[in-house]
Amino acid sequence: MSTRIAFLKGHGTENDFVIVPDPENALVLGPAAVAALCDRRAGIGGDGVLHVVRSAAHPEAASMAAEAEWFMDYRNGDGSVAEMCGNGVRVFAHYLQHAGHVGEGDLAIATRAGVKTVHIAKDGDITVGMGRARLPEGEVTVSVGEHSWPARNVNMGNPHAVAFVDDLAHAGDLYTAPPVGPAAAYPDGVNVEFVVDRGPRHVAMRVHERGSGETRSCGTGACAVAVAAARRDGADPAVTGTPVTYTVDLPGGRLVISERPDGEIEMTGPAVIVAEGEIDGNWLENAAG
Ligand SMILES: N[C@@H](CCC[C@H](N)C(=O)O)C(=O)O
Repeated sequence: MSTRIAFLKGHGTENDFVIVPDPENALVLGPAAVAALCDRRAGIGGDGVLHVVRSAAHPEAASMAAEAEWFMDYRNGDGSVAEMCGNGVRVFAHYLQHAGHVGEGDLAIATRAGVKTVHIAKDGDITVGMGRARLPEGEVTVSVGEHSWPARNVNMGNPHAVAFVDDLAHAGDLYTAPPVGPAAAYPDGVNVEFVVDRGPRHVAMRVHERGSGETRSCGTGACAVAVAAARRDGADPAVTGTPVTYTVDLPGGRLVISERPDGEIEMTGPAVIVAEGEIDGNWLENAAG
């Protein structure tokens, strides 16, 4: 008889994930298996996989085990590994609560971008301490068709290029990754954000994610956008000494991003579990080749 592998499906502002609980890291989840799970026609469907592993059981996270019991082994929908996923951390925390591993309040989650502090509020909203943004020097340019824009290089543990545009429709269908130059600025690829203003400290964005294509939301992308908007608006909290908060609207919902004077960024938004079930182990083995 075929083995059955437990899974859940969840999303954070419609950035959707296949959640695979595997506390002892017993599963072999290679790139082809991840891509098969994320396939929206032949698999379960998702922008990525949240592989839920005890930090102590994963070689990339064992050094964080004393600080954070659980490691978010995040993979993009094409099977590639990414350093960090902001919406993923909220959904991961929500899963831990759903499974009875943690309660409301504070917890720490290990990621490839370090340990993230998370607060699960009574109303279900989840706030993640996303760490500090890095702003590498140098001009970058984003292009789509005949349009091209200067963009801000922002690193939130993973790489982003943030372009302020007149109209989100100018980003086109985003079926393919928009060219970003110079290539040397992003040796490992890049997530690209297109941003318009909606009001004072209120923006809207679309995103093309490395390894997943256009998604309905990107948490690290929203943080990168808030930082880029604050610098553009002359609102650097390190200079003014007061936190700066931006509301970021995405196709899949709203995130609130605050940057404190010490540079620490907090992201608040929802997380939802929509289903749970079992994967046919034979199917996954065959699909993964
Ligand atoms: N959707 C995520 C980001 C996932 C990783 C990204 N595609 C990358 O390759 O860096 C988020 O919510 O931050």
